[in-house]
Amino acid sequence: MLPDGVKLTPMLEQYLYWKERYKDYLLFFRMGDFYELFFDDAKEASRLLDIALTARDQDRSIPMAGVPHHSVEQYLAKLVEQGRKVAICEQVSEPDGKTLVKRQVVRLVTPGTFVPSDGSGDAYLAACAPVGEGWAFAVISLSTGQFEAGVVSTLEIHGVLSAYAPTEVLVPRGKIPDGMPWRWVERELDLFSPAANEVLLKQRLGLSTLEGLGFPTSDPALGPAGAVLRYAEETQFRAIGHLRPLKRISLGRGLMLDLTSQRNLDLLEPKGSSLFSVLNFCVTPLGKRVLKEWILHPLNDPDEINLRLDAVQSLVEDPLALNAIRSSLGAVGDVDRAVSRLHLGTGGPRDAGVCRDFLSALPDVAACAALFPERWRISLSSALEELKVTLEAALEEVLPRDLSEGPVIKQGYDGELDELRSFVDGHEGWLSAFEDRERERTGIKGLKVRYNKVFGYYIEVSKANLDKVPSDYVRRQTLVNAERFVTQELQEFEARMSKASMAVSVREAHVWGEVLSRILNATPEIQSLSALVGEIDCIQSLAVAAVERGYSRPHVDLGDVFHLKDARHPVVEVALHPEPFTPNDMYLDSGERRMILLTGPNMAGKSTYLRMGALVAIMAQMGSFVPASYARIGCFSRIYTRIGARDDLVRGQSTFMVEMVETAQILNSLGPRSLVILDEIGRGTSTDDGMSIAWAVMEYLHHRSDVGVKVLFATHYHELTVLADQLPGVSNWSVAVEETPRGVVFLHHVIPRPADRSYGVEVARLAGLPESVLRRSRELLEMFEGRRKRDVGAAFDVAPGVVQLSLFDPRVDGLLEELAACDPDNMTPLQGLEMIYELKMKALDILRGGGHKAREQD
Ligand SMILES: Nc1ncnc2c1ncn2[C@@H]1O[C@H](COP(=O)(O)OP(=O)(O)OP(=O)(O)O)[C@@H](O)[C@H]1O
Repeated sequence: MLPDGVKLTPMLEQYLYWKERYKDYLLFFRMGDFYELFFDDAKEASRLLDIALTARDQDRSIPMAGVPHHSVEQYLAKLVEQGRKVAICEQVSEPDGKTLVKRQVVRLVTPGTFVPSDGSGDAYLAACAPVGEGWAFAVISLSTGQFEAGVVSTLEIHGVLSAYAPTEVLVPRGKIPDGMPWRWVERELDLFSPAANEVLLKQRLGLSTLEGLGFPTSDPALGPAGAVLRYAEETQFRAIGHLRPLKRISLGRGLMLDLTSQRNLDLLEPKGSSLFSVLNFCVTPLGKRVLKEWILHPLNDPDEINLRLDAVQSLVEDPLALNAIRSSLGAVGDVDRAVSRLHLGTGGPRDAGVCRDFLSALPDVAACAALFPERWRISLSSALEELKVTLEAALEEVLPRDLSEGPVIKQGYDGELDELRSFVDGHEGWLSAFEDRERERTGIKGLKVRYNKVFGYYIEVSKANLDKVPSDYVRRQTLVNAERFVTQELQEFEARMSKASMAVSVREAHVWGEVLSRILNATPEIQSLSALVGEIDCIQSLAVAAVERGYSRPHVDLGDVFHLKDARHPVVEVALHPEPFTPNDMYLDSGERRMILLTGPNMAGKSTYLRMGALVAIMAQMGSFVPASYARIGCFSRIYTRIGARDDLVRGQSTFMVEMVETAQILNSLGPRSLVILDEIGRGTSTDDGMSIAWAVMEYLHHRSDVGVKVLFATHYHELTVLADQLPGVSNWSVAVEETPRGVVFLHHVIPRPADRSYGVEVARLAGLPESVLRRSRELLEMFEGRRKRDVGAAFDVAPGVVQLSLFDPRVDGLLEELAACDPDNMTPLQGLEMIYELKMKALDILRGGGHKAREQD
């Protein structure tokens, strides 16, 4: 609705026409050199972008805000970062000063499809749809053309999507799953049809069948794959020419890390103190992208991992080769993004230059990579070789972003263009001869012939010389100190010039178009080489990290053992430098030592130790050397983490709720070969509740030996150390402290025995709490500890030495006995059914914990 009093001009009508069609979008309406926004869009953009809010009319009834077209990309980036979508409405006819310029929406910018021009972050667009018991999903990155799809169980879909952290997720209308934090876009169900999308995908990928890619006919994954592709095409208003072949993602391949773990372990963030920052010695943006990918998606196949380790090792052992490879990569820019931008129509000559520099650098990179295993050998096909020669011959050394800011095509590449250019250049000579001639004819020494955009060519004469101006001079403009004139000869020259310059532009655009289409045609080949170069860069980065930081090669296998000697936390070690990091050992297997219960005072280094375990495993499985003197790693398939206490205020969840939701997710989705890291479970509630939950979680995990879970469990409830006596797979470890007359000293050294007490009050002393408060705390602590010891002892007195399940509830045994005693042969079907109902009710009762108290009181 328009605000009252707004007069509808044709331009506003045109604006409203497009706004009506793109209601959910901020409409960027091109007006000359600006994109303007009106009404509520203007108010919102002014707030989100911190730009001035003005008005289109004198009554100020039409709010307006605008951004210059040449810097629009940076404003778009800000808006998508804040979750907004933008429709770009361009002028599609030349302004003639008489009729209204035609305008049309030509591009939609959304969080999942935006490709920033500055090389920052790659966005993923995802789609998922329920199929049977599970979910089909797909992801696409418009920055790189990466395109993947698969089918997973309901429990796994969150984890799978987390690994990509998509900025937008498409889902059939009404099917948004509970508890997932993505930015959802609901779409009609038929857009997710595998059969219809299979046809689309075959057509776009240029294949007659998708089976070769691992997708049989009507594979459910094709539903979301088609949905993301369609959405990408709709937003770009064109086919996605740089799409890579669809890749099947199946779980079990690789080490899965969900979003919580990515964050808890500081894998990519915060900048400057993450695993990425510690390992990043990449020279190219391609390498950085691969490094991020390897960190987030480590492998779990020892052969694959060892192949990467072999490559890293070859460089660690050969510093000269390492240097050579780094300098050969120096000229490589972000060719993936350049190719994407050229395909999406947002690129220009500078992007073509990035492709040229990439191809030119390849022979050197290839020579350096010759010492790597076969997989990373580079060879240029003759077609690419030709393209390289063409680009080197055709493109200027330094290239503008836009063709109109030329020159783009080098002298000597195209005969016709050279001829037209020499004509223009020759005329410039004509201009200075004309100036000399006119000076002589008029006797005005200071006469100048100049050009500006508004008046074209003119002759400028100062006021003092006006009496010498000949009669054939026609006055065009009067300035304070001078006047400007034209002559017929000059006007004729101008007409010739503009024709010739136009001819140069047309020819240059034509030649550029040819060069561009050759790059576009070579896209698949460029992309597969860029993937290789990215990996080579990532490998050299891992080699530099290994050398600089003193890492060693891990032994990676499919065994049961996770054994580290003298291990360090890779990030804390760097942060502490030059202070030393105290190395520690760690040992886990899937038998008697499958759970480490780590106790110790606050600040002792428990969290650091736990995270260190996970990080070393991730590093090893991504193919990196590790910060330890020895590491044997039986590959993990999943790492789960529940670390630290934080509120999720946005979703209205308390610290404790977040903690329990994360714990529930872990317990409900445990898979084989898992490493579970639990730091301070139950911290966010009362001590009794917290300890009971922590206890029960430990027991539960202990019983899941079926899936080979290894657990690192840190707690400051040192009372839990008695669990090691009850559960054979649990071993007690603690972080040593030294008590000195002046208080505790943290040794950061992990030792294989339990902590004797929690030292919380001593830590409070270090923090500077007043002595009187500390004294009183000690008194109270003694009282509480005495009580708790009695209570915990009593908990075990209930059922000493009983089978493990009865630790949960002795009624389970009763249920089993009842079941064993029944005699189905002598029951009627109705009796049998009744009995099943009865057993079911009892089982439900036990699982829900109901009636427990009543029975105990009996
Ligand atoms: N092995 C180590 N060598 C040197 N310094 C360490 C080591 N481990 C931890 N630290 C230092 O001790 C600090 C506290 O460690 P951490 O947070 O792991 O303790 P915590 O026992 O988990 O504490 P809390 O129970 O309060 O969470 C770290 O920030 C780090 O600076």
